[in-house]
Amino acid sequence: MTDSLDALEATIRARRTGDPDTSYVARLTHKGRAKIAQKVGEEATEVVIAAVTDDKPGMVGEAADLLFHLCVLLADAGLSLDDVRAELARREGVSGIAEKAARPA
Ligand SMILES: N=c1c2ncn([C@@H]3O[C@H](COP(=O)(O)OP(=O)(O)OP(=O)(O)O)[C@@H](O)[C@H]3O)c2ncn1[C@@H]1O[C@H](COP(=O)(O)O)[C@@H](O)[C@H]1O
Repeated sequence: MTDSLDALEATIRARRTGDPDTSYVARLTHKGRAKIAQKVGEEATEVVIAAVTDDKPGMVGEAADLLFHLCVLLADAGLSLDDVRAELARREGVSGIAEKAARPA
């Protein structure tokens, strides 16, 4: 089943090499990895600001911006949402508390 993130990922892959005059994905990709990563950081900060001010509609909008820019960054690195899903599946059932306690000193 294709969800909205899968559809977004497919669109981003298709637009990466598009026309920077008409495609934001192409324009941002053209600016390079560092600029894409900077946008992810900015959008994450905006999620944090919305969260601490309890701006729920803002959180939804900023979270969408963050996920979108994260997908652009993953695509630029040749990574996919399935790579992230696989890592989350690997962690499934492993408590974060137990995992941290088992880390080498
Ligand atoms: N989901 C999004 C999406 N979310 C946010 N944005 C854009 O992300 C940009 C973020 O705005 P900012 O002001 O933070 O960034 P900026 O204008 O680059 O400013 P600077 O940081 O460079 O100064 C805006 O232009 C938003 O419109 C998105 N642009 C595209 N998509 C999806 O990607 C698809 C392909 O888009 P295009 O590549 O533009 O065809 C679209 O159909 C959508 O599904």
